[in-house]
Amino acid sequence: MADDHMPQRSDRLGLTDDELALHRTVFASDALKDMVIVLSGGAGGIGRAIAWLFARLGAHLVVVGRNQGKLSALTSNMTAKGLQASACAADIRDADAVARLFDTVWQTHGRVDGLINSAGGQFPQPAIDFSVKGWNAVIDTNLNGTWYMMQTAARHWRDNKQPGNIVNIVVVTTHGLYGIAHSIAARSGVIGLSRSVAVEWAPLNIRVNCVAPGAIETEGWNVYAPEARAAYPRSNPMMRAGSPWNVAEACAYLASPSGAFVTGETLTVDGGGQLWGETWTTGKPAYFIDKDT
Ligand SMILES: CCCCCCCCC/C=C/C(=O)SCCNC(=O)CCNC(=O)[C@H](O)C(C)(C)COP(=O)(O)OP(=O)(O)OC[C@H]1O[C@@H](n2cnc3c(N)ncnc32)[C@H](O)[C@@H]1OP(=O)(O)O
Ligand SMILES: NC(=O)C1=CN([C@@H]2O[C@H](COP(=O)(O)OP(=O)(O)OC[C@H]3O[C@@H](n4cnc5c(N)ncnc54)[C@H](OP(=O)(O)O)[C@@H]3O)[C@@H](O)[C@H]2O)C=CC1
Repeated sequence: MADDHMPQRSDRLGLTDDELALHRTVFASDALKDMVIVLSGGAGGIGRAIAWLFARLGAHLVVVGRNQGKLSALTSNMTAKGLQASACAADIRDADAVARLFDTVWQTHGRVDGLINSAGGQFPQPAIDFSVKGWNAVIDTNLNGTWYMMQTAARHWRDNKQPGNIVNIVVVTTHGLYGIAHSIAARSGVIGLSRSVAVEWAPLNIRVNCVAPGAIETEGWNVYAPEARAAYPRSNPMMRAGSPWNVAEACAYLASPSGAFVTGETLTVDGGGQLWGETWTTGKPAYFIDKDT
């Protein structure tokens, strides 16, 4: 089977629910049977791919985001296909709302087996121009919000003597992504946190990993200028954007028994972008443009 390719379209970004309902997968249809998975950012471009894949593998998906309408539209489409999904609106930056979210899920299902943190984002701006409010908005969303979700999930697993599994979606922090330094700082924090608690929480039978996507075409790209977006597919040696499905299957690998001996790891899904290529979300400064080539 050839690698999948994103259909070339100019009118929209990412994959539709109809496409996600049918997308081929290498995973067995019962790989996540009866697992209850909490998925933040579940109605986003990458989140929806994770939601569909995981539900098609037998899990019940609890999708989380701030916009109830987007969540309900997704879960209606999923349940119409016979899949198990429910929606819970919450702002991950609100620690009390996160606590209520997990209380509700445990009361409803009596268990949670996995947490995928896909909620996140940033705006492109040269770091020298960040306002205090802008900096805090990105750190609060991507570092603090992710941490509230991780810690709350872990406390329930500890208190219920249940094993657990966390996958945090981050960005590539090591090379090649510029104009979003606030997000690189926040995601580096999440990667460090994950490595640290992977050890602290191993005695609780909780695994903690990250997935670092490269350029993955989703509607999240709409916050970037058209010229920046046009360059993203050329930011890696494969010279194309990845699909949300590539990220979803990486998450399935880590969240299912296939990842049973993997913890504290960051799995990079970027077409080799961390080795070759660069992404300037704010446009490449003239200083770096070699006029002789
Ligand atoms: C090798 C690897 C290859 C890798 C190649 C990868 C390429 C792609 C890179 C990554 C892609 C993705 O992640 S795409 C998917 C992610 N999705 C997104 O990023 C979209 C979501 N973004 C957001 O929602 C926002 O940016 C975020 C700040 C995070 C949260 O929003 P909030 O609603 O809390 O915040 P807002 O109220 O909008 O804004 C709060 C303040 O933030 C500042 N602010 C917000 N937007 C701003 C803007 N455009 N320019 C300046 N400042 C801004 C202002 O100070 C705002 O205050 P006021 O002045 O008072 O308003
Ligand atoms: N697409 C790409 O190229 C890349 C993406 N990533 C990262 O992957 C993750 C998913 O990206 P993608 O799906 O493309 O982005 P989207 O913007 O499509 O989805 C992000 C989702 O996060 C939710 N969200 C944002 N803030 C909050 C909050 N405070 N509380 C709860 N939910 C929130 C949003 O839902 P709502 O608005 O309803 O709250 C939205 O559905 C993000 O962390 C992103 O930065 C990393 C590298 C590359």
